Amino acid sequence: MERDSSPSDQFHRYKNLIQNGDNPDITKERQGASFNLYNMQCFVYENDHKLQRRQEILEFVESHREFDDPVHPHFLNRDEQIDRATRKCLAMVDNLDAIDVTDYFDEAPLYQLLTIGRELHCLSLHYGMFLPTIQVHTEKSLILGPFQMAASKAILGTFAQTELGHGSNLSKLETTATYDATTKEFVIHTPTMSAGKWWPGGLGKSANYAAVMAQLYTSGESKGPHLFMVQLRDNAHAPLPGVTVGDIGPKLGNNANDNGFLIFDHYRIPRRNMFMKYSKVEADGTYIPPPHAKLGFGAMVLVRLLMIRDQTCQLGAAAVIAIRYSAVRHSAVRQGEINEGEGEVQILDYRTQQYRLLPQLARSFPSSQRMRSRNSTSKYVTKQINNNANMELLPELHALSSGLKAVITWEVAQGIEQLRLSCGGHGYSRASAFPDMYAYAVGGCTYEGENIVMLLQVARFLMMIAKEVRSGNPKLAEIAEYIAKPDAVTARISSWKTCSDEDIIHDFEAVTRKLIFATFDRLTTLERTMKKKEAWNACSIDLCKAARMHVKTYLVKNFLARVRTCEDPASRTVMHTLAKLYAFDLISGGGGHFMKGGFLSEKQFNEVQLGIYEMLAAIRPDSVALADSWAISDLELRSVLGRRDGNVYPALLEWAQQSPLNQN
Ligand SMILES: CCC/C=C/C(=O)SCCNC(=O)CCNC(=O)[C@H](O)C(C)(C)COP(=O)([O-])OP(=O)([O-])OC[C@H]1O[C@@H](n2cnc3c(N)ncnc32)[C@H](O)[C@@H]1OP(=O)([O-])[O-]
Ligand SMILES: Cc1cc2nc3c(=O)[nH]c(=O)nc-3n(C[C@H](O)[C@H](O)[C@H](O)COP(=O)(O)OP(=O)(O)OC[C@H]3O[C@@H](n4cnc5c(N)ncnc54)[C@H](O)[C@@H]3O)c2cc1C
Repeated sequence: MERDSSPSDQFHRYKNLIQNGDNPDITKERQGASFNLYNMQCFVYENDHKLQRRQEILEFVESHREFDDPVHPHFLNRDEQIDRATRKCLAMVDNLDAIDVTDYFDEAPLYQLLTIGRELHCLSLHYGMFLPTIQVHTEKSLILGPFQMAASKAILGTFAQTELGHGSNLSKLETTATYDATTKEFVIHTPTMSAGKWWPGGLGKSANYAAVMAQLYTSGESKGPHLFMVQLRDNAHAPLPGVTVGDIGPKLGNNANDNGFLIFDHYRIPRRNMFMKYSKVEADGTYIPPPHAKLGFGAMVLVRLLMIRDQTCQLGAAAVIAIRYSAVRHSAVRQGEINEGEGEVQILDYRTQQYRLLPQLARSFPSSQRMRSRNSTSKYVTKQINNNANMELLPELHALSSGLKAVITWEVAQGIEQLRLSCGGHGYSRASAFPDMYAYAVGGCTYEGENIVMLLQVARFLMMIAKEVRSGNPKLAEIAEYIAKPDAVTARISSWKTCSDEDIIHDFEAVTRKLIFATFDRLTTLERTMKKKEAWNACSIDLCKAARMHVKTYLVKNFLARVRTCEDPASRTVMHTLAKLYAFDLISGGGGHFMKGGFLSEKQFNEVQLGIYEMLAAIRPDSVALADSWAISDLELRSVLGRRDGNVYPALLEWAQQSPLNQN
């Protein structure tokens, strides 16, 4: 029997049935917004210049054919993915004039998202950690040479720190760098199997240099982990004698990146290849220690700050996808009708759907905005350290960057998963972009410091503050001043409409303070009968809870403060509700902490819950416009479900057509 038509013909017939122009439901949502979109976008991006730059960069990328994808990247195998990402990467760095390359927080990540997408690639570590390591750790008089070589791609580098046996515990890294004063060289060596470097991005195939973290030995003494610039491959890109290097295989995500392994066999490098800005080994082997023991970890602190912004933008993008899709998707079952007989409803109208979407949208705003000022803090701290070896702010910056990194990457990964679920079956398709987003984001919970390990660093800082406060002679960092305030007995929170920002901040600070001191007291009690480290371990779950709460309080305070700076009244009203939703949702999720000792009464807790439901209803009409306020183009979003015009179904059909299984 003759077939009616090929799958492709049938597909085109369907496609032609679908209207041109934007989906009417999404258009209606936009028309119903209570604020001016442009004003809101200017607030989100701080000024219209940043917004304009986003548009200019988009137009640049769209007008350059070398950034086109002939085949959708989802349908490529790993070799092809790496090939594509490398080709795009080269086109990207050949056109760096399109952006301000010093703008790590906005222009550089946007440019990368537009050109390559949500993937780490062969140059991620080169730009993300190798160049910053050179910048942070090279002596001023020597920086130009390596920096220019790295910046011009004459050398391609990675950051090789983690080993098979140790990642978090840097003091136990096993790779050695032993100084030989007779030849004025360091001998880099992998003494055991577990000392092999494992994970560095771009190491497997691409990099010919690495910043290697190794235990320094000089004059027969161990001096702890230090960084060394090590050439790995020759001009023909073959591994140099004494170096064994390769790819570690496929991972949960980021498969366009060639994460690698690295083994040294008594490999020699010149003395000057040690990064000697802070600590030094003189020609005769004399060791000069750094002004602060942890300055060698500075590049990680910087990258943690960069990650926070990048990850939050992923959550913002995920919220955009899920909200837009929820506006065009209708509930398919009769019992889904809210008012029987009135037909199907947009799934966005279900309160449960709003509860899945809107707290995530709220969560995506504060941390992205806060990071801009953290960037200035990190610049300030670096300047202080460089100019007059002032280390005072270093513990604060370390605690803050570690805490924000841990809390935000976790919330982003959980949030993306929640948003994926909110899109039903289509959320499970790679066409939605959620699987790739999740795989990208959840990696951030592990790399640059495993989250629990990072929270415990914050806890160290908090316990030190608690001790100082108890001693009556506190010297407090700005982020910890609230810990010294007097105790509060009852919560002030009330209806979301009447309670003030001060009431919310008061309650968050009071609860966090209680948690910190309760943990401190438990720790000190345990220390009377246990060794310090055992007591710390026994207390570590509470320590993490206190650290998380401290970071959340910081985020709530800063979200509310940022909203107060919004000059457009209509935008400010909506953002203020979103900030309150963020705070109330945190209270609801952490009810146990808030209600402990009767601080928050049951009546107040009920007001919080009720407030959430009412705020969901209040924000609902603005939700699509709020998603649009992220000003994310379709090229940046890379999601069939989240496309701006809302025409999801023809786009899904079109996307599926590209599956190689449909080619014959
Ligand atoms: C795109 C993907 C790319 C991915 C790349 C990667 O993953 S690359 C690989 C990424 N890998 C990782 O991220 C590995 C994660 N691991 C680490 O960063 C460290 O091993 C550690 C911080 C967990 C512990 O370090 P430790 O055992 O040496 O220290 P300790 O706990 O004994 O504390 C001693 C004191 O030092 C202080 N202090 C510590 N760090 C800093 C700092 N940076 N600044 C300032 N201070 C710092 C700390 O507060 C404490 O002060 P206190 O209380 O005594 O006044
Ligand atoms: C996608 C990706 C890219 C990466 N890129 C790089 C790179 O470019 N360069 C590089 O050097 N590394 C890289 N890494 C490695 C990464 O930095 C490490 O995996 C990370 O630091 C965690 O170390 P680990 O794997 O040894 O975990 P572990 O430290 O073994 O952690 C395992 C578990 O032990 C717990 N734990 C560990 N220590 C403590 C403690 N003191 N107290 C309580 N609990 C503890 C952790 O919480 C965790 O639950 C990458 C990793 C990934 C996933």
